[in-house]
Amino acid sequence: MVTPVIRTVDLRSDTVTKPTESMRSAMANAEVDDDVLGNDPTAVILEREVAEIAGKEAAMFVPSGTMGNLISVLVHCDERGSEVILGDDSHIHIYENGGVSSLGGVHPRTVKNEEDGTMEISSIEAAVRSPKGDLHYPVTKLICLENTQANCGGRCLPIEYIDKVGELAKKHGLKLHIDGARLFNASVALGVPVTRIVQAADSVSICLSKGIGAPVGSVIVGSKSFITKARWLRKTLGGGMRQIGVLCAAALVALRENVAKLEDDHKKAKILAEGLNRIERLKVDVAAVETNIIYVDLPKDPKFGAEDACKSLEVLGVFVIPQTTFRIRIVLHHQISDSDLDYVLSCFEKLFSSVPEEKA
Ligand SMILES: Cc1ncc(COP(=O)(O)O)c(C=O)c1O
Ligand SMILES: C[C@@H](O)[C@H](N)C(=O)O
Repeated sequence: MVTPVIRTVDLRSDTVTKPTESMRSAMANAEVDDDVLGNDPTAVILEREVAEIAGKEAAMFVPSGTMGNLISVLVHCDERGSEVILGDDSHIHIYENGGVSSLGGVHPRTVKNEEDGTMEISSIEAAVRSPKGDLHYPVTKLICLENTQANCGGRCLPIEYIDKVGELAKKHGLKLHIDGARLFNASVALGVPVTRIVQAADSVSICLSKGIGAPVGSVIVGSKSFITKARWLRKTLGGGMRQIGVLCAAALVALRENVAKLEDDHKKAKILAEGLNRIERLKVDVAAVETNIIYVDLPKDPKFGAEDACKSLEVLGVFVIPQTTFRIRIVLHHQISDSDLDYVLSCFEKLFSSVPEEKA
């Protein structure tokens, strides 16, 4: 008999949140204008607010974090044969369809991401091409960091580390971009203002549609000259949109109402991680849960791996995604309640508290 689904708990990502009533009201009443022919008034307010939050001269709304990263890399790597140094487990390298290469002609030079989300600084420096310009080599233009580092489990990069990478970039005449899809999570978890975290960066892409729960969009920040070039590239990529105030109005609500909720997301992640780790057949590195992402390591049973477990959890109404063959990713967000946590734990206990019956 199939267990009836008692509730639905969506932990696939922090991108799954639905607009709140206050967001929908703001969207309905947003003041708008054509942002290609001029400036949408609500977009101007949002861009000014995010530029101030990041301590940068200017900002620009983009439809997605993927486009924000792509535009930023392309602005910095504006010569044919440019090379970008980035993490081998970074979102730009793993999940953005190789856009920096396929659309931008930029060559990626990966450096190993350590478990804590950083890349060894000595390895970054070793990856910088000689400025003497050997005929064989591309020209290094940019270093990209990611904070928090999603594929390392939402780990926060320490400020001192980011500053050191910034010094390295300057030493070699390079630019520094930070993929800040979950920058607000890092700021809350570290207890450090966003301005201080990104102080060394020449550009940052900040997602509004992740932990702070806006329905759509990101904002890139940098110098006025950077944003001028970025605005041109956004149009080239088809990202110039018209009355975007409808989206920016929801993003402003997210900024003003939801950053404060991130600390609770992190607390829930810790509680859930501890509960899952108490289930004998599961393993969670609880200390590594710094923000809203949890990795659950399953028994290495070829008959019941992460894909199978996700399917079984889905039948119970719990939605998570496989990270690797025997690892599940869980992402907390502000629309997960305490009772949802209890239900999720009970579902994992149902699946893993005893050795699974031999499949027929
Ligand atoms: C670290 C990171 N960077 C960038 C992105 C891309 O954002 P978007 O999905 O809005 O393109 C994501 C995920 O969505 C992400 O997790
Ligand atoms: C999967 C990835 O692209 C997305 N950024 C997420 O973390 O859900």
